[in-house]
Amino acid sequence: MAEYSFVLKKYFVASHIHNGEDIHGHNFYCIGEFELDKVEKVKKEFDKTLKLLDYRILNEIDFFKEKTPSTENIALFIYQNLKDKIKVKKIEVFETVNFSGGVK
Ligand SMILES: Nc1nc2c(c(=O)[nH]1)N=C([C@H](O)[C@H](O)COP(=O)(O)OP(=O)(O)OP(=O)(O)O)CN2
Repeated sequence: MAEYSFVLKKYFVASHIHNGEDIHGHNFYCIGEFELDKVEKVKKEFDKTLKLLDYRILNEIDFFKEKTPSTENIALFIYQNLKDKIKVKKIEVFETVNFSGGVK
């Protein structure tokens, strides 16, 4: 049976230390897929969550003191921040055009 969903996409800028590399920044790109809901409400919550990461050194955020700020853990942070407010199907975070990690 067909299932409706919709997708939001947004950039955020942040730096991180992970994978044995020195601190470096990225224009991260996040794609969120959501179950049908009021689009304005989902946009508001998605923007609010990504603002928690924008212009931050990710390793300084409490969540990333326990988990390295890899793409899949950044996606997990976004997912966990949203899941009690809106119905999230999938979060994918791109670090470069060729590489992303996600959760669903
Ligand atoms: N479990 C994870 N492992 C790795 C992650 C990650 O997010 N989770 N990330 C990386 C790299 O930072 C990521 O692969 C980007 O690598 P980079 O060489 O900077 O960029 P590209 O892959 O786009 O470059 P190519 O030239 O296409 O290889 C590693 N491990």
